Amino acid sequence: MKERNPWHTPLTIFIAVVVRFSFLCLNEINLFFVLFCCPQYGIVLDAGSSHTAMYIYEWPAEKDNNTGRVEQTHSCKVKGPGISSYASDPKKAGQSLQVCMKEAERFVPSERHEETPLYLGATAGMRLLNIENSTASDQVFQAVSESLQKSPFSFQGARILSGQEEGAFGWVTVNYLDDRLKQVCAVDMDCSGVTTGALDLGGASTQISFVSDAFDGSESPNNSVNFRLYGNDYNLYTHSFLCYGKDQVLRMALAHQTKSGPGSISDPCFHNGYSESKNYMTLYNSPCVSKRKPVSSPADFTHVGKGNFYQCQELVKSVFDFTQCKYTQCSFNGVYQPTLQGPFGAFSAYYFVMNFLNLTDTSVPLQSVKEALARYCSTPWETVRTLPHPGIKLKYLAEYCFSGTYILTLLTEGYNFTSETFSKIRFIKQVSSDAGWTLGYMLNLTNMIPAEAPDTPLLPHAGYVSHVCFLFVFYLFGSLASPQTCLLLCFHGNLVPLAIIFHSMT
Ligand SMILES: O=c1[nH]cnc2c1ncn2[C@@H]1O[C@H](COP(=O)(O)OP(=O)(O)O)[C@@H](O)[C@H]1O
Ligand SMILES: [Ca+2]
Repeated sequence: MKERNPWHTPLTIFIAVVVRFSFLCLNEINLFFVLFCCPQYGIVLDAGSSHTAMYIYEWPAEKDNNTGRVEQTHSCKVKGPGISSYASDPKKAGQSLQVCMKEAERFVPSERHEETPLYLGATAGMRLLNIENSTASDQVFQAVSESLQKSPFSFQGARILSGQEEGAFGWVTVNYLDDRLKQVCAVDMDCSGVTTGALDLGGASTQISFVSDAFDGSESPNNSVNFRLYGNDYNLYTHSFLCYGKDQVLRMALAHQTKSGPGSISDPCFHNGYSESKNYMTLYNSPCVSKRKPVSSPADFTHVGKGNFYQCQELVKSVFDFTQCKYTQCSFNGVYQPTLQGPFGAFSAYYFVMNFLNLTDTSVPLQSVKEALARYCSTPWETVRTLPHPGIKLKYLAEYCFSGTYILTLLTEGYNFTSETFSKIRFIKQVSSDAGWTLGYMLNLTNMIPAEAPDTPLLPHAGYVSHVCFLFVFYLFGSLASPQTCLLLCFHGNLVPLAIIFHSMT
């Protein structure tokens, strides 16, 4: 006769079942917390040529694959100019970040500070400073790094992004926000049609990035970036034009008008009645124009506006070189560009300017957009200046005619958008998070976008609740039925040590 197992008593079975339920509960509570509580954070500082902005991102702390949605929860604009403007006093560049960093300490829960990665990426302003004076650029980085190391976050370094990275991460952001990346693509199917191109206009550089059927990277490998995201391969065309941000193009346009060193210029890109004294040294103090400085000129010149869009357009065209192209086709300055494809999201200064001018509706024909801008440019400065524009700096106000003209000229003459393709552009500021390279940069550095599509989708809330209820009932009835079923259920769970306790019962 089989000897009775001494562990096989109602009390031990009861204890085992209770212990099993406790572990099950802990497991489920853990899953619950992972899904709905205790999010993770990441901080990115965008050190642009005109200013620095800090973005805080938040996402659910998910266990196995990083598929949780990343959202921007807070942003902070650093007071003062971009870090490249502190070349003569680098310490101040570090100090300038402190107010926003203190703000970050309040927005990220203190228990998460230590594990929150903090990145600083600098763009074209620092690229230009690095060309002009690499020692000064190093000193600025030293100062900002020292300042950020003092924060309680996990500082991961400050560096200059290449133009290619800036363009590519802007594209990742736009497509992540549009939810374009997770679309399932059959084997051998071309997924390029389903992504959105990215147009980023900064103060010192501008980027264009898109996926095109006509582009395989062979004609111009420098413009090619390959991604594998969620199981899809993307061959991205991207180019960054240094000096073609709107502030540097304004310098180039002024340099064009002042090349003979006159005491006064009559500028079609500024409103009639506008008149300001400007300094030659300040104007030519940038590698984008420094070589063109007139040999003899007075210290200052008077910048007078005459408000003529069509003449302004001609002036702006003079900053582009359309004479050389060694490829099958080019945008400008001899840079290869494949045929435009797909919808485009235009952000940063594209949005600020077109939004101010009330020209973000691209279903309006391009010709009408130009006519509206021509009317705006011919408005006298006195009228523009005195109209109520709450919170808009006078400097921006004076420049919107120029900036709008530059945007339309860059898009149509530079990138070859036609009346038809212009309607495929969306001017965007935000789609739950700000459009810009920062989100894409952080997604990449935290490995948040897997190369392969996740096997199982994240349980939605309703799915999670029904999962817990089902398991509870299943375990309860199963365990009551027999100790053997209870053992099986232990193996089904992930608690092997508990299964060992049951071993002696069988
Ligand atoms: O409210 C606004 N109106 C017009 N332009 C703006 C406004 N806010 C920012 N900008 C412009 O957007 C551009 C942002 O460029 P950023 O500082 O990112 O330079 P980068 O990307 O070339 O390094 C600058 O030209 C800045 O003047
Ligand atoms: Ca920028």
